[in-house]
Amino acid sequence: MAENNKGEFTLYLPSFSLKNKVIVVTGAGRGIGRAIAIGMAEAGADVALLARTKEDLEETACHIHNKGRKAYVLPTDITSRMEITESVEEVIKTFGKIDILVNNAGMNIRSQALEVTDDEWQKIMDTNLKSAFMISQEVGKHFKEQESGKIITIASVAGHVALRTGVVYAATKAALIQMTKVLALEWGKYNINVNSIGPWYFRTPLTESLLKDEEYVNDILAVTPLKRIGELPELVGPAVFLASDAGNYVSGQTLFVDGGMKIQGF
Ligand SMILES: NC(=O)C1=CN([C@@H]2O[C@H](COP(=O)(O)OP(=O)(O)OC[C@H]3O[C@@H](n4cnc5c(N)ncnc54)[C@H](O)[C@@H]3O)[C@@H](O)[C@H]2O)C=CC1
Ligand SMILES: C[C@H](O)[C@@H]1OC(=O)[C@H](O)[C@@H]1O
Repeated sequence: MAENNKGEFTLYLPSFSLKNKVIVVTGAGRGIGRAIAIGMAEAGADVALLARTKEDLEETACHIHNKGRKAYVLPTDITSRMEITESVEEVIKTFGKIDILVNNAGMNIRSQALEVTDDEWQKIMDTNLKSAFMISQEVGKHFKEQESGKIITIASVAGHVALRTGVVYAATKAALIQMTKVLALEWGKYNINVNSIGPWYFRTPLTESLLKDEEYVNDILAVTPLKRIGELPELVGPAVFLASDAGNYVSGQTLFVDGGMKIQGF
C-alpha cells in the first residue's frame, strides 16, 4: 500500500503477488499440494516441493518450470524429524530463505471408531498432525531469526463439524486448527502469520474413490449450499490471498473453503 506524506493511502489495494517469495509445500506430489504449489508459482513464487515420491514431485516441478519459476524437488518423509530438518536446511542453503510454509500433506483411514487400530491411530496422527508441528518448528526457527514468515496449514471442515470420514482424521484436523491459533499467539511478536484453510470435498487421489459414488456425491451436495464439489483453483485462490501481502493482518484464522457447508443447518 502506498502512503503520501500526510499519512493518507494513495493506494488501497495490497499486492496479491508472491513475486520472489520462497515457499515450501508439503505433499506437493499430487492433489491439493500440487495445485497450491503451481498456483503460488503462477503468482510469482519459487517453490520447494516436499513429498515421498520423487516422480510425483518432478511432475509438479515440470509444471512450475513451465511457468518460468524455480522448483526444488526434495523427497521427504515428513513424519521424520531428521528428513524434515535436512530438507529445511537444504531449502535455506539453496534459496537463502523461506518466506511461506504450506502444511498440506495428510492422509485418512476411514475406520469406524470401534475398529480403529493402534497402528492406524499412530499413522494418521504422525502424518497429519505431528509432521505439521515438527516442520512448523523447524521453519519457525528460521522465521523467528528473519522476523517474518507465514504458515498456512490445510486442515478440513472435518476439524470443525462431525463427518462420517473417520474420528482420528477429524481429531487431527481439529488439533491443527487449534495449533494454528496457539502458534499465531506465540509467534505474532516475530511478525509470523499462522493460518489454516478448511476445505470441504475437492477431487484428488485422496477422495477419488468416494467421489465416484453417485449416492455419496448426492449426500455431499445435499449439505452444500453451493450445490457443487469445489474445483482446485478455488482452493488455491484463498491460499494465495493468505500468503500474499493482502493477507498480512490475518492470523490465527481458519478460512473454510467449503461451498457454505460448514453453516448448513436445517
Ligand atoms: N481432497 C479433499 O477433499 C480434502 C483434503 N483435505 C486435506 O488436504 C490435504 C491434501 O489432501 P489431498 O491432496 O486430497 O490428498 P492426496 O492423497 O491427493 O495427496 C496427499 C499428499 O501428501 C503426501 N504425503 C502423505 N504422507 C506423507 C508423508 N509421510 N511424507 C510426505 N508426504 C506425504 C502424499 O505423497 C501426497 O502428495 C490433506 O491434508 C487432506 O487431509 C482436507 C479436506 C478435503
Ligand atoms: C472433507 C474431508 O476432509 C474429506 O473426507 C474424506 O474422507 C477425505 O479424507 C477428505 O479429507
